[in-house]
Amino acid sequence: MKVKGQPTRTIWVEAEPAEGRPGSIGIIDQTRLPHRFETTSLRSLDDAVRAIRDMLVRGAPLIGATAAYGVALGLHGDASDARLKTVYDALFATRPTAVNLRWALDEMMRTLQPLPEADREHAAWARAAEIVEEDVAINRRIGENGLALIREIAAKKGDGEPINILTHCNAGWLATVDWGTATAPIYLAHEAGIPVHVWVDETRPRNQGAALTAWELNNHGVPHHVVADNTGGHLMQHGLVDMVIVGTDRTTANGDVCNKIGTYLKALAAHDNGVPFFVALPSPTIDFSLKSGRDIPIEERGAEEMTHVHGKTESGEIGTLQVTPDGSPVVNYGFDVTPARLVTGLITERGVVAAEEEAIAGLFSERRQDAA
Ligand SMILES: CSC[C@H]1O[C@H](OP(=O)(O)O)[C@H](O)[C@@H]1O
Repeated sequence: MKVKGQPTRTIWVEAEPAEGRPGSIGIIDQTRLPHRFETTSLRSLDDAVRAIRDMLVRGAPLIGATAAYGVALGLHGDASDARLKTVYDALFATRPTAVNLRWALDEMMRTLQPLPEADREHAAWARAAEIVEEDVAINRRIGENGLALIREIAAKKGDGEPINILTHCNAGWLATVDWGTATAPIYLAHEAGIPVHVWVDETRPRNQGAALTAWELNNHGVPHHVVADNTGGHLMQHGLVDMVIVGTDRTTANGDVCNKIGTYLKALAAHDNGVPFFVALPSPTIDFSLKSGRDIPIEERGAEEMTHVHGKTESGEIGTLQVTPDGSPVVNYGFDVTPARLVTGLITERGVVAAEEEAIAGLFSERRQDAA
């Protein structure tokens, strides 16, 4: 999407590899947002591993795209079977929950393993580039399918009334290569002149909502308010939310949705107040090998994300503050699972579908071989 009026993506090729020189991938360093817009270069497997593990890049589709290029970078100088396994294992170990990581790595292995070693590095760069473009196209289609839902609500609300959409964490273009998943319908509605307004859950502890979604919407001119995570239920009780759209890091074959911690609580509040709860779901985020969300590995991240906050001081410096007492232990679960029964619908690139096993399998019948 646009940054200071310029079309921008979260990841791009700076240079393809040449004899004796590795390629280079550019990324936005999302740990510096919202107060600093900084980019950095990935030139090795270790660079890609660090970028995913330390969340310079994050968001399920972008993790997958970065891992795909991480494989390409990792094969420079050695494209042997042993190296392929080393590269796969190093990237797979970065973060456990977003299934796009495994999906992208498996895609790369499917492409590279049958090839002679001499052809693998070039083929890896080509497949990674395809995965990037596929993500952009998928998200654009999710946007179009979600826009139809927003239009339905707009028609019921009457002219000029804002459509209030609550979202959690960042499932925006910063979580993907472009467009985002949950935000794609919002951007398309805004561009179509539909008066949308977004309630942005700050999303403790890393504040991906306050720091990333708000930054995106600011840059795109979309009206929004940042709210504390615990505000959503009150808003829904008072008729101030017309729909919820969130992203997902892994959705299982039965429609259970794993997403950033706190999503489940929003789904409960939406269910209790009759607010439609939609999940924007690109197909690489579907894990057909799992029958239930209970089997999804839930990442636990470090205590520092809970005990400290990062932000801009009065003097404009970027600083860190401790917000918990010395010695108070914390627990930092990164994700939770919303059962399919609380999901109104899944907005995929092939249409909006019920969060039910048969409906999902019917839309993506070619993925049946992945089923458990
Ligand atoms: C479109 S995937 C977005 C998804 O990823 C985020 O997790 P993280 O920032 O930890 O990578 C969050 O769960 C978003 O909903």
